[in-house]
Amino acid sequence: MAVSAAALRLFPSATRFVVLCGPGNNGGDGYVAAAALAESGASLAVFAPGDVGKLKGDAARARATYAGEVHAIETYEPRTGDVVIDALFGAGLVRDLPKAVQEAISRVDDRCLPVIAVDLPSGIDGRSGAVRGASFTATHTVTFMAAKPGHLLLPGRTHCGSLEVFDIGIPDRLVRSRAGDLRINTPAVWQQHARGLDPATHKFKRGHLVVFSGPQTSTGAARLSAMAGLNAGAGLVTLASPPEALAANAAHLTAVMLKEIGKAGDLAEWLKDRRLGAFVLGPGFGVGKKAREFALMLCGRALVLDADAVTAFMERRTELFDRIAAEGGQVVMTPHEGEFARLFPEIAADTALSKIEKALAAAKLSHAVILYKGSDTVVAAPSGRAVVNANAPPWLATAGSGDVLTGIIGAHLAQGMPAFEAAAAAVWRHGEAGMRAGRGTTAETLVENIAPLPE
Ligand SMILES: NC(=O)C1=CN([C@@H]2O[C@H](COP(=O)(O)OP(=O)(O)OC[C@H]3O[C@@H](n4cnc5c(N)ncnc54)[C@H](O)[C@@H]3O)[C@@H](O)[C@H]2O)[C@@H](O)CC1
Ligand SMILES: Nc1ncnc2c1ncn2[C@@H]1O[C@H](COP(=O)(O)OP(=O)(O)O)[C@@H](O)[C@H]1O
Ligand SMILES: [K+]
Repeated sequence: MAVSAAALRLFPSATRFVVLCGPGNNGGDGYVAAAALAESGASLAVFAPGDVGKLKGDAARARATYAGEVHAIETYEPRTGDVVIDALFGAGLVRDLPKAVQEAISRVDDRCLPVIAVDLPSGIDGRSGAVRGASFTATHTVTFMAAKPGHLLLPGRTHCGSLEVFDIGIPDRLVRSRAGDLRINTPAVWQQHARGLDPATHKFKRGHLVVFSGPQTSTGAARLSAMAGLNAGAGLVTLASPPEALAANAAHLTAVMLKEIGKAGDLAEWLKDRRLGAFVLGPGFGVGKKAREFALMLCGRALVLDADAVTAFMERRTELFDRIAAEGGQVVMTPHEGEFARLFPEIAADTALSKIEKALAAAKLSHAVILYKGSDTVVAAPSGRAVVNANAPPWLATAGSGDVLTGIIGAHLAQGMPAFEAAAAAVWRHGEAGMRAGRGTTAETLVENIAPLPE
């Protein structure tokens, strides 16, 4: 009923609704939608692959509700004015689409006909978002009870069009038990950790964030993180700079403080100050021994390892992972696809795993919260919790945007948020900042558009 209502609402001037019904319950949904459309008086045709007489159970019962004829899918000739309702395969898809279905998709694509997908565009794997052989690209998708990973993960998301989640009455406790520890990244996931400001607060209570600067010619990335950290709500931010970069940094900083930290010895001394609440290491820092030394010294604190600090452990990851496990700090790592493949090559190469499963495997192995970036960013914790983000506009793909994200995570950690919530909330705020900043955004305008944490 929801599918037929969407079809009539979205395409009131369709000359014909073409319902394509598959061999299982997704096809069953299609027959029910076809019966409803027929009752509404719409012009209609139904096509199916294989032998409709072989339908079983619910799907056979659903077939019986539609009184009209069912034609072989091979005979479907798309016409201008057709609106296709794709009820071929949904949650039960287990291998590449059959040839007759792939050919029908290609005929519909050639005519650029609008498609409404039932549950998932046929061909999209609901668990991973992968395309199995071919897939419809829908204008609108009607799914039931909850969005599935394949609606959010790439490339699935780009095939769904607008997504409608329709409540068909399955009790929430059952939906939740199936979802396990996986959620869409919304404020509900982390809001209880986003406390409002106490009138009696002071800057140290709001958290002191430290960002490490790179050498003289690569200081900008760390400054972006530092500015983002301050705008995101850290009470104080200090840029820790090697001596040769002090002048370059000083020339560009006002509210952010500057401290000379050259060697590991300087850092060890400074770390005695327990008010230093959180640390960001990596943006523009340089890949090498110093990055590893500093990272290992910080594993017991609240720490974001980004960019160069992730790459620096490419061939020595065990040292890092063991230290994180031993020291038990709040550690977040923020790899993009390239960095992820450098640190977790065997996980990245496993094509059977979805992006969510990859992030979870990496979190387990590293004992850190993994924020696996992209337009479908996944945040995963060693405990098995994960969120998929869905509010990031594509113009976040701009140089320095990741450095801004890192700074926001740092601010959350400095304020005492646990690593998983700090990372998830930061990804969400980064997406919101991108929306506020608009299409032409640069990393600088992104920083200016970080809105207060919703309370
Ligand atoms: N409680 C439920 O299970 C509900 C299911 N519903 C619908 O039922 C769908 C799932 O139904 P099914 O589990 O029957 O699965 P599908 O209808 O998605 O697939 C049907 C069957 O096709 C076969 N198949 C899978 N991949 C194939 C391929 N590449 N080539 C040829 N055959 C293939 C499999 O045996 C599979 O069971 C959902 O997507 C949704 O549309 C909804 O009606 C809501 C309630
Ligand atoms: N197409 C996209 N849609 C939405 N967000 C994106 C897209 N591409 C990249 N991003 C986001 O932009 C940021 C880029 O970070 P990163 O790759 O580290 O770049 P940089 O090193 O230049 O800062 C990440 O948060 C990533 O999730
Ligand atoms: K479908």
